[in-house]
Amino acid sequence: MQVLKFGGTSVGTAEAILRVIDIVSEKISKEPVIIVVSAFGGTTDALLQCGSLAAGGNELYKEHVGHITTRHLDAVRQLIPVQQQSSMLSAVKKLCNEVEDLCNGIFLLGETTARTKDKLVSYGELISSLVITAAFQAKSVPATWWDSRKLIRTNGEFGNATVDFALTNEQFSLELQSLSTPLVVMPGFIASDTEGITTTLGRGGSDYTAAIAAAAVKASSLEIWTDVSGMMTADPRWVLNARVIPAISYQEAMELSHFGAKVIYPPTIQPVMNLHIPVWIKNTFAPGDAGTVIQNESYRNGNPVRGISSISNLALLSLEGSGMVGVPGFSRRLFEALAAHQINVILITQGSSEHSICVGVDATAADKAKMAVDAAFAPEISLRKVEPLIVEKDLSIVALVGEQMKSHPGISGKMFGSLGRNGVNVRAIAQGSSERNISAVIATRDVRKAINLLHEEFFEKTYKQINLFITGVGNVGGRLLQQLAQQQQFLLQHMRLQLRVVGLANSKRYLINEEGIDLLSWKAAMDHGVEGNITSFTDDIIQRNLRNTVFVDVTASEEVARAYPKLLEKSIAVVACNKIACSSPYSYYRELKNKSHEFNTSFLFETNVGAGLPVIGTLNDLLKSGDRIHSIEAVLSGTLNFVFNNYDGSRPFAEVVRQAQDEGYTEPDPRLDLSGVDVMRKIMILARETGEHLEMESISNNSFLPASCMNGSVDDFYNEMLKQEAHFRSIFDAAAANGCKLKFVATYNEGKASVGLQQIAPGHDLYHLYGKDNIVLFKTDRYPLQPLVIKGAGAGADVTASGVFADILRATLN
Ligand SMILES: NC(=O)C1=CN([C@@H]2O[C@H](COP(=O)(O)OP(=O)(O)OC[C@H]3O[C@@H](n4cnc5c(N)ncnc54)[C@H](OP(=O)(O)O)[C@@H]3O)[C@@H](O)[C@H]2O)C=CC1
Ligand SMILES: N[C@@H](CC=O)C(=O)O
Repeated sequence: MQVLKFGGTSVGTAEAILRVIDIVSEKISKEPVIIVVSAFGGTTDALLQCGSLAAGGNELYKEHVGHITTRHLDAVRQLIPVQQQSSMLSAVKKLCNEVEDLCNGIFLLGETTARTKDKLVSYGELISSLVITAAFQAKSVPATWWDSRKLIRTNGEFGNATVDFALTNEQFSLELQSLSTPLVVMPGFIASDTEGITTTLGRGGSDYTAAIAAAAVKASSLEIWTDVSGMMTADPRWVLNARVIPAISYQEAMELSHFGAKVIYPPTIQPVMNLHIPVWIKNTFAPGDAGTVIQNESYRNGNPVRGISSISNLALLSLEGSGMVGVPGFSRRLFEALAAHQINVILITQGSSEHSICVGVDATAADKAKMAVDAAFAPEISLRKVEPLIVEKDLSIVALVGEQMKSHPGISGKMFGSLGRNGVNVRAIAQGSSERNISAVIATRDVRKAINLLHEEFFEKTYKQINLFITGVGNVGGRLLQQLAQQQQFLLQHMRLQLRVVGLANSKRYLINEEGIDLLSWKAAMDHGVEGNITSFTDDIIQRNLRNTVFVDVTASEEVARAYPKLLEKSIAVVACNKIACSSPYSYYRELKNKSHEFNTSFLFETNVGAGLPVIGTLNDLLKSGDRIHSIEAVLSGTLNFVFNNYDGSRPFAEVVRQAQDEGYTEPDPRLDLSGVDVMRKIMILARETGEHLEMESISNNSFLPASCMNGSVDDFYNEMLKQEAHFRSIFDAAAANGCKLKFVATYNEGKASVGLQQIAPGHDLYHLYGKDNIVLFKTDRYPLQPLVIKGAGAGADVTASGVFADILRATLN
């Protein structure tokens, strides 16, 4: 014999019931079947509402009873041919009249009891099971209706009665003896106590009814037919890539259902588990789907984690105090105080110091718990041996479930590492010695992020999703977006990275799309972005709380550089080609570095020196491996190198500078390049990376630019350079007369840095440096005579964007 249970949505309409008839008809051709049905979807709530309206003296309950009646009569009319309808129509009408009578009674009394409520809601399953039995019979499927109230015997705890299995099993055996049809239909959820008074088995209790029946008749299997295709690896409303678990053990299923996986009512497993009856979760609306089988063994598929679940609305209660250490009985008194007020403890942790004990309870019980515990420990609290109970709310539990976790080291390491890297603060941890469940208590606002992270870590070997927020979509930012668009598929296939640009901002507006902005049409989409500034953009980023988030600064804005701390504090990685942060006062540079360590996230700015050249990375590799820097000599301005490589007096100096700007080598404000400030910033950043506390004021700048060029606007700057052409020409001629080239050189030696224009003679390391190239020469303990040389294009949108891209990838691998 098989037992099948159909839930409220599976029997919610006449059409759905016809589908149930098809499914069951096929089954009974093979073996006899008991089906357990819920009330038509929504009926239980509707009945409860009638009761509370009536209890509140509101006559609207009559109208609601009317709707319930009409719905069921309509179902009879749709499912049963006209000539056979009358007896079922009058049976339904009679039961609905009883509902109304009951509500009339409640209305007169002005109150409901748990017992009356059980009676009231029982009509949902009673009517549905009778209508469905008649529907089978109308389709010529012989079916017997069994009254669950006569079969399932419970105590008198209305609303959540406890089953007397011995008596129940006996009743089933008796009933089976006289069974003459291949099909039995039973109402779920309802039962009765020893005096025959109607009781219920708790919300969701129809699953339980089916399990009780399956155990009583020793069914070959129990099938729970619902509106999803099985138990999922995580809640699909939160995790897009959640998938059906093909097979799961009883223990794992109990853990997952306890932790909020709504597919199965938690107590359902118990009756069938001892008899090793397999339980299938199947989808009434997609009967061809394989579903999930819940069975005795935990199957091995190489993944020790079977699913991820969560419980929301948790409060953490901490009892702390020096007076607790080594004194037996504190835990007992705590739990007794909670139990005396019917407060269910969901999670317990206690540090081995015994200085505190911490329990998780439903947040709705937190205030009651505080009063109870503070009262229980009043003597110790008054003596300051114990602190008043500390209550923290807005918390949730996320849990990994899997029987094989116990034999796999490193699962919790991976779990907490992944949460930590993403700024999810773990408030408490619990892992039973069965190691079937690892639970972490976190802020409720982090749950979606945490579940997605854990799902990615344990189930999505296919890819890791990276959420990018890019500020600055000009010369370099625009090119970065092109490169990202071009590489997206490659990264997915070869690095299993799904790089999604989720946010874009310029100085006036920003655009956010959590599904990922289309990188081929971002410009048009930006026009429809919201008006905002860096504060609103970064607030929005933080509020969204997405996992694996990288903020990319491709502006030259101080305001944007000031936003990094609040992002790093949320463990959001920062990648910047904007040099302002690292060349601000040393204290700010240090603060950012410290925050990146403290919050375990990346702060990367390789492109601050040498654009796409690996300058900072190389320097750090040398230092980390124990080398010591003696000196740095470098040409660090792509713009100035380009200008002096292309200026020979045949066209105005200003025109060559303009060309450098047009080709994208200069800063947004080219005066920073021509004045040498950009180079000062770069050599200072390199010196700081070696550990030197250098400030801009202590760098000497032998500038070649007449001071008058720095007055006024950028247009004024170009005009003034035209006027100063003779000055530039004379510098060039002097160098040429010596057979030298002009190079704007930065040096760092013995803690001192300087920048300035120099005549470089043939044979010098810096002489053969063409186009917009940069060169950096490191002399170190290991490179004392011949320096380590890094050379190549040091400016331009393409190379800079690729350097930023590389930093983004580094940040994602953190
Ligand atoms: N060019 C190169 O070779 C290299 C450049 N860099 C650095 O790259 C950075 C970008 O340079 P580049 O692309 O040429 O600059 P652009 O002027 O072309 O683009 C700057 C972008 O930043 C945006 N922006 C400016 N202020 C803000 C703000 N407060 N909030 C949000 N967005 C803002 C601008 O928006 P809007 O249009 O609205 O003003 C624009 O989209 C600079 O810091 C530069 O030092 C680093 C290494 C090499
Ligand atoms: N404007 C800069 C670009 C890179 O930082 C330069 O010219 O070097």
